[in-house]
Amino acid sequence: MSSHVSLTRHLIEEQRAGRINADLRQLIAVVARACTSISIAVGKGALGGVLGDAGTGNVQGEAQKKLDVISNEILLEANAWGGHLAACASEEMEHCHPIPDAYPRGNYLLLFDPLDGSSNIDVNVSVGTIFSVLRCPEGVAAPGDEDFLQPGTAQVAAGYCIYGPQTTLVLTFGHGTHAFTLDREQGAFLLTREAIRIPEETKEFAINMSNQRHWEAPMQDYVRDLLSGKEGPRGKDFNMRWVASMVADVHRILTRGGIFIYPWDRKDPSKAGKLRLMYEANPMSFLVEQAGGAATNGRARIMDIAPAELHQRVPVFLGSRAEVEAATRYHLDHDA
Ligand SMILES: O=P(O)(O)OC[C@H]1O[C@](O)(COP(=O)(O)O)[C@@H](O)[C@@H]1O
Ligand SMILES: [Mg+2]
Ligand SMILES: [Mg+2]
Repeated sequence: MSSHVSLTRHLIEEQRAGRINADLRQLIAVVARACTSISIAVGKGALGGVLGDAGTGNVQGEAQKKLDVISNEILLEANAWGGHLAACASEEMEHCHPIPDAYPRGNYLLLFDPLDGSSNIDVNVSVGTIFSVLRCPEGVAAPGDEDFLQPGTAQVAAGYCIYGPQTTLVLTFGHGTHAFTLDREQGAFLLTREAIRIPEETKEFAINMSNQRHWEAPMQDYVRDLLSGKEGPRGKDFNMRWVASMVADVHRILTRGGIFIYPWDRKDPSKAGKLRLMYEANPMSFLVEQAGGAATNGRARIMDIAPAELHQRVPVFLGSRAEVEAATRYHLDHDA
């Protein structure tokens, strides 16, 4: 018998403490079950015939992997019957998907990136599911995309599930960030890290350096100063990591600190950034802030951004508080 508290028990305790209601508890339990199914599908790899391209594209013009499509279907199917949702929205669907009239409908909106880090699927490197929960605005019977356009501060829950050497679900309801590891024999998520704290300072940064020539001036200055190490203005040597799965990079930061950056760049100036605000940046920002870290778009807090579109993109700077503040300062000083 494990001494770890199960996710089920943790959710019941959160409800008893008045921090969540029964609907939100059951919604998260459904999402966790869907993540367990996705973890099984990911784990089958070549044996399950799930690797490779689906041969289709999503609304962002990105080629979909088979597992992007499978994960999206698992999440949709699991949540259709839950009775706690009014609608879902996903990276893989152009518009939101209201719960059909024939099914029980609830008061929450769920957004997800069903499989983050798709480029890593076929090479057996960690990928994950990212999700965000909002309230459906009052009086809305059939939600549309516009009902999802709420700032990150309106999130009632956020989390991700990373499918790596371990499958780990990381969750917040706005009262700290907690991690639950999947016990594969029991099929249950067990609490393995409570009230995670990200170290305030760091010597590790995560960025795709191949884009350097496309960055704006303050980004160039900031990274140049990191790379100049002990002899430079920052006075310390920095190490670098880049998994190219946001879930894996953020998981490392929640484990030992660091800064993750996906800045705006000139490759496609019409795009505000690469990462999506509603189902990547906002949920990760909520988790990171709840662990004592910070998240900005280089200039302002991500969770304060008023979204204009479901698939809106945003530059992302998140992680150890002092380092995110330093990177943000380079941009603000440059603007001034
Ligand atoms: O290949 P790049 O440009 O370094 O991008 C890596 C980034 O793209 C993403 O894979 C985007 O996520 P998707 O796989 O969900 O499209 C992030 O996880 C990651 O941080
Ligand atoms: Mg993603
Ligand atoms: Mg994805």
